[in-house]
Amino acid sequence: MVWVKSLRVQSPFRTPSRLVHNAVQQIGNRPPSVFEIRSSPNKGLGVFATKEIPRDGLIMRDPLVFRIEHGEDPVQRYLRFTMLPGTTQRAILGLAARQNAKESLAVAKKVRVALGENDWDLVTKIRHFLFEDKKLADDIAKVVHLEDVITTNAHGIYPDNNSVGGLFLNAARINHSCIPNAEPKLSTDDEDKVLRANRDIEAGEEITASYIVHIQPRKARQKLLSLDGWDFTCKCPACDTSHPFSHSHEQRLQAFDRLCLDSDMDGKNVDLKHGGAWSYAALEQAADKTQGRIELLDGHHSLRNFSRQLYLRAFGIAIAKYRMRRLRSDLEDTIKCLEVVIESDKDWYGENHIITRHHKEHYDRLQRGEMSGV
Ligand SMILES: C[S@@+](CC[C@H](N)C(=O)[O-])C[C@H]1O[C@@H](n2cnc3c(N)ncnc32)[C@H](O)[C@@H]1O
Repeated sequence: MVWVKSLRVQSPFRTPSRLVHNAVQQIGNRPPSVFEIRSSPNKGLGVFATKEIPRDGLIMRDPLVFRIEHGEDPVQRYLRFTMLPGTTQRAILGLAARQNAKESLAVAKKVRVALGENDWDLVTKIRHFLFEDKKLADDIAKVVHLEDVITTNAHGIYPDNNSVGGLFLNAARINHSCIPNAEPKLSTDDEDKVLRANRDIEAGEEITASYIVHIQPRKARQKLLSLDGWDFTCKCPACDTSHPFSHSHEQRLQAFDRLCLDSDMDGKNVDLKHGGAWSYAALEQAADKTQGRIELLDGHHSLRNFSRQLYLRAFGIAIAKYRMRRLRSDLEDTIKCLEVVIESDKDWYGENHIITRHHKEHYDRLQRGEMSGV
């Protein structure tokens, strides 16, 4: 048993009682009130709305059941997994697993090295303690299965930078769409996965989220979904070229891409605060292009969230313009952009986060007509 203790020291649960509590809560929960999990054509299981959910409405608050640590090898991870309650282990192993034989084989090789070739002592201990001395091949298959489940289902944890991600039993059933109707809320004080609607959702509709940065044309998205470990062909309306919606959405994303390539400010390290080497006319042009990009994103519910960075950019450009000419209209633009940025700060980080507070201070100073420190 000594080795188990030392393994715990190497890779402890940060809050074991909470994780166990979460898992028990999850398993013993009443049926969720706004969604159900059922079959989704061509995609295995999926999550469906059982009643209307308004835009911004809460879809789920799903507890973390297993944390994925940085730098942990698959065997260590499996050992930690076996310390979860049996019901949670079974629920996790029942999640969808990757079908990519090549990748599974690569993991199996890694596991074999960890189990067999480097440390015979560890093999013996694992076989006796965890696997009741079954064949090594069985042991490897179990570890590989867990890795496959993790690759297919893990979600990011915000704002935790120490973990790679985590498993959430309900959120794991959410299928991908390049035009998702749900988004994770990032500013949670705890580790629950909180999802909410980014548009009104009707009863019976499938709830989808995006597994990738979907603000790119179809070809680029499909490459990510097929090669980036996801290994599936996306069947969402934006990817299905026979769907009437697919063409207009593709045009929007291509127009966005073109404006990015066109934008004079991109890729150059411009000190916007002081206008850098930019003339007022060049700043005006950059402001127009940024505005064009914002309009393209704000025009679709699934892209709106990406416009935050552009509002920040527009804010920087407006300030640079104001510094040059002190025009009231530029100051008004600055204030308008900052209002949007602060609203999204609250969403992303929360009301009291240092970034939200920092932007609010700027805002108050600008309202008072003070430019120092802005
Ligand atoms: C996190 S799981 C989602 C839940 C899964 N459908 C299930 O049955 O548990 C991810 C897997 O679902 C399938 N999937 C998700 N979104 C899809 C999509 N847009 N098109 C096709 N398959 C999809 C893929 O097999 C993918 O590896």
